[in-house]
Amino acid sequence: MKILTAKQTKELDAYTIEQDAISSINLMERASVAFTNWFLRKGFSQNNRKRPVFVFCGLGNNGGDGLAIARLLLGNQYEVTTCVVRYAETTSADFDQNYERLKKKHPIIEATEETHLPDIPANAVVIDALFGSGLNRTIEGIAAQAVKKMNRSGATLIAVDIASGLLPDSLSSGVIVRANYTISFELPKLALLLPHNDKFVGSWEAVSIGLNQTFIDDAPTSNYYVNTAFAQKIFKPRSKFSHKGSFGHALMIAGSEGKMGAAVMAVHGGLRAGAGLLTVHLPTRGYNVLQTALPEAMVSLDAHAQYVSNFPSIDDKKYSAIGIGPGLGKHSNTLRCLTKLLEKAQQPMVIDADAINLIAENQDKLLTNVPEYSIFTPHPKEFERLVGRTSTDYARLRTLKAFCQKHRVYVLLKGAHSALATPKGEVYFNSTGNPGMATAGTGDVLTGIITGLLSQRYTPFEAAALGMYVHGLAGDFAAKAEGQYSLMASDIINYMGIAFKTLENNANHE
Ligand SMILES: NC(=O)C1=CN([C@@H]2O[C@H](COP(=O)(O)OP(=O)(O)OC[C@H]3O[C@@H](n4cnc5c(N)ncnc54)[C@H](OP(=O)(O)O)[C@@H]3O)[C@@H](O)[C@H]2O)[C@@H](O)CC1
Ligand SMILES: [K+]
Repeated sequence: MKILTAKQTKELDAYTIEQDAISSINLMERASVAFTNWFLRKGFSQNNRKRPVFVFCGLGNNGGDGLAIARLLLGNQYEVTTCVVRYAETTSADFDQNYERLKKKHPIIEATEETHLPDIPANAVVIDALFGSGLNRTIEGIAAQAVKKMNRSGATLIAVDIASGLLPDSLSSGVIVRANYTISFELPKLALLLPHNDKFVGSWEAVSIGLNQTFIDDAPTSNYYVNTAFAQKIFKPRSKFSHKGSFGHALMIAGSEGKMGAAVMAVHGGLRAGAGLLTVHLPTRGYNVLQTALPEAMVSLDAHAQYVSNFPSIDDKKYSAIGIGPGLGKHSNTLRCLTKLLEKAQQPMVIDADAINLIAENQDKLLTNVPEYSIFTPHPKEFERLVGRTSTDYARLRTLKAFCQKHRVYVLLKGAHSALATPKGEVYFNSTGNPGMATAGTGDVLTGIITGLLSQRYTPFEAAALGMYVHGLAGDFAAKAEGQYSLMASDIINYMGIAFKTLENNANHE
């Protein structure tokens, strides 16, 4: 799914009106119906009674949506209070039409100063329709006072299209509605996916309003959202004529004294992702634990007991994928080993954890030898070690894209919406996953999954994107069954089968 800019969305809006024989006011009605349907599905009742609804409207089309939504909710027997916040003189044409339609059946509060703003009880549901994608500067005056009043109310806040004050695709400042829910029209907006905006976005959904698909397909963008349909396209169901040789042979180099569990997690992830064969290379002291935990894996033992100091021959292209990093440690001999491996390796590798840290600490020597199209899987701290500190989410995105373009690698930056950047400078945001997954070992599992997929001849992009999606989906299934609180990395592994099965089932239906 594409993520478009506010400017492109405006063009898309106009194109749809022109090409699809729909008037602007009817498109606004479609958007308002889509929002209201979502609202009605949620219900928002308390003790079997509908909660009071307060709608705050601006003067443009976002405000117009608010007025239409107020009318639709009145029709559904909600008790609605509507307030138009008069921060300027001019109004949009579709705002005017919806204003007239609502005014016929319902009093509208006009707020030009703070005392006009209605008091909001804490059990209310507030619909924020002050500003949408047309916001282009900091909110001030009466509109700012309305935002502050909404934020102070303790009520449930729902943003129409986007929280007022939040710019759709650049850094925001000033007062911003702290929405509990955001209902974005048609496509997600970049701002919804960035960690620092979490408190303004809440949980969000994109609802379709039937905007022109041809325009969307042709629109240039470098930002994408990896949803189910996207993962589905990448996923390759197995043929009945396949055998274990068809799914490649992965090599995982991992583990050090005290961190052998990370190797176990990574190997387990790789096997569950369907690697035909998987050899783990680890220090001798990890042998018993690995073979006891995972008899399905083959083991290549290091020359050293406590850390990795060498690696098996990769000359004959025996391994269809190589992953390195989980629990690796940073011993000087491990560094020497990694240096040699990078010199020798001819194929894209999956590089995680201490392998990233070692590369970050020795960039001049190591970075140029990383094979093209390799996949780094850092968490934000590891990424910072690699590229330095950035002050905002937008600056971090720019740095992420530039790093991938410069070094011709993929970077999967882990987080709430993990971001996979490509050598072309594109970013793919993940749709799956939950806060319960921010716990020990989940990253090792992800590295294993991606290595396992890479070994089966998925391209590096496909392996990283599908791996990221499936990892999050398995985590979501685990959280649904067991809750987020005590979720562990091994729960993710346990639900990987179900996660793949959902992709498989859907693929069979197509
Ligand atoms: N996309 C679609 O297909 C559909 C979109 N729809 C809806 O339309 C919404 C976009 O509407 P919109 O373009 O009228 O802009 P909106 O956000 O209402 O702002 C109004 C005006 O306020 C101004 N302004 C800006 N910042 C300001 C500030 N800080 N303080 C004061 N004024 C400020 C600025 O005008 P300016 O003053 O710059 O001339 C701006 O034009 C969109 O979010 C969605 O809800 C659906 O109805 C149908 C399908
Ligand atoms: K809004």
